[in-house]
Amino acid sequence: MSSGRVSWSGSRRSTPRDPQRTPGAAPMKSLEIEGLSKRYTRDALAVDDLTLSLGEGKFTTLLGPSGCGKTTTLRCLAGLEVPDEGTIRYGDETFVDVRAGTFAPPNKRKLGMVFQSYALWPNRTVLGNVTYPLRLRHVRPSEARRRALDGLAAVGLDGYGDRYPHELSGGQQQRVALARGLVSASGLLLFDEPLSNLDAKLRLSMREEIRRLHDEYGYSSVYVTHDQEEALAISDNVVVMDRGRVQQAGAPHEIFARPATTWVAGFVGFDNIHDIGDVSPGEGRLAIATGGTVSIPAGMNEFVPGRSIAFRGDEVELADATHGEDRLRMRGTVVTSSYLGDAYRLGVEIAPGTRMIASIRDASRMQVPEKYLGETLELSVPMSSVLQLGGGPTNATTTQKGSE
Ligand SMILES: Nc1ncnc2c1ncn2[C@@H]1O[C@H](COP(=O)(O)OP(=O)(O)OP(=O)(O)O)[C@@H](O)[C@H]1O
Repeated sequence: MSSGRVSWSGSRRSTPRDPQRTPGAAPMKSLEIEGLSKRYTRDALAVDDLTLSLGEGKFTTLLGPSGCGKTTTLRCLAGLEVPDEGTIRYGDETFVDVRAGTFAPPNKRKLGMVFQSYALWPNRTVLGNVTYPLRLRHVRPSEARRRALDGLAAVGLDGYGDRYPHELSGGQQQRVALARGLVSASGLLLFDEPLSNLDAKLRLSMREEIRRLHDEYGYSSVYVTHDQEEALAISDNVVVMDRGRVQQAGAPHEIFARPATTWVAGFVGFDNIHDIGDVSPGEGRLAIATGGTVSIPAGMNEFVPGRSIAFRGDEVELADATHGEDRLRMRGTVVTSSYLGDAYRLGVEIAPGTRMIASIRDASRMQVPEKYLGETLELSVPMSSVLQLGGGPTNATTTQKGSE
């Protein structure tokens, strides 16, 4: 998957703004990235042979841990970095073709960009900030003003045009940056961690707002974040990156429920990932390579020694007589316990060296320090929540149990 071609057609319906009312909106085009590489130092590639096809009008998020190359990819799209290899095309325009020596400077790409730091000019008014990129492109002042006022209205800042950035809250400043991105784009909008400086509540409402505006303007958006929940909530498509390469790309539910590798599974919150040892289907026993065994339904013969099982801690329950047969079961001693409000997150040792994570719902909602600690618990997980994964970060073969 890492260097293969990745393309998609997302599922969310867009309701584009009327182009007559939004002069910034242009016919939609797809963004094609082919073999993109960028090296800052001799020994490490920040972006390593990246190939992506980003569908028209889609909201695509580059998701990955710090240093995986998300921002570098975005900066190459914006023309703020010169790649060492590859091509970037947007519709019939070539932004970059390294071999042909083509490099369109940022102002020729006519895209909007929204940064984490807002990047507002402190000595310009709100209106001045929003019109500035249009003036650089020689848009007539009356037209620039009309588009800026339209953008400010779209982000809920009607009447704020004469204020200066220091007279606004952080959330309002980010809205100005968003309005500027919206009016200066002619179809392609880039976001670099735009919500990182906002508090948790504002982050939630702003991400909904960003998605609404993306739909309303009918743009194609590329969004960078390291926040898994944000990526899943806002996107049509998510590209999971690690060490400059694509690890998996797909719709949010695919990434969440069907991670292709143990690395992606770990990144999207599968807290139990264990290598499989011997399997005895007849006895319904599966050994964990690091020690201990779990029970599986008798006769189940799909599990392969050397691969891994993976499941989320919040899919684990205290075993109950009402539970059916189609479950993975295990028994162990609670060695860690943390209170989470409506659940306890437990570390349960099924053998020395093999610890399972279980988030057990607890209706009492009372914080009892170290509840469950030292107890021996019987736990079970529906087989439909247990994945079998192929192993290393570039091995994308996945065998899945159940029908998530
Ligand atoms: N200007 C630079 N000079 C040298 N190395 C750089 C430069 N910019 C980025 N890098 C390196 O390139 C790699 C990718 O960085 P990049 O900023 O693209 O990652 P990221 O995924 O956006 O990380 P973060 O989420 O922390 O912003 C990192 O190893 C980083 O240290």
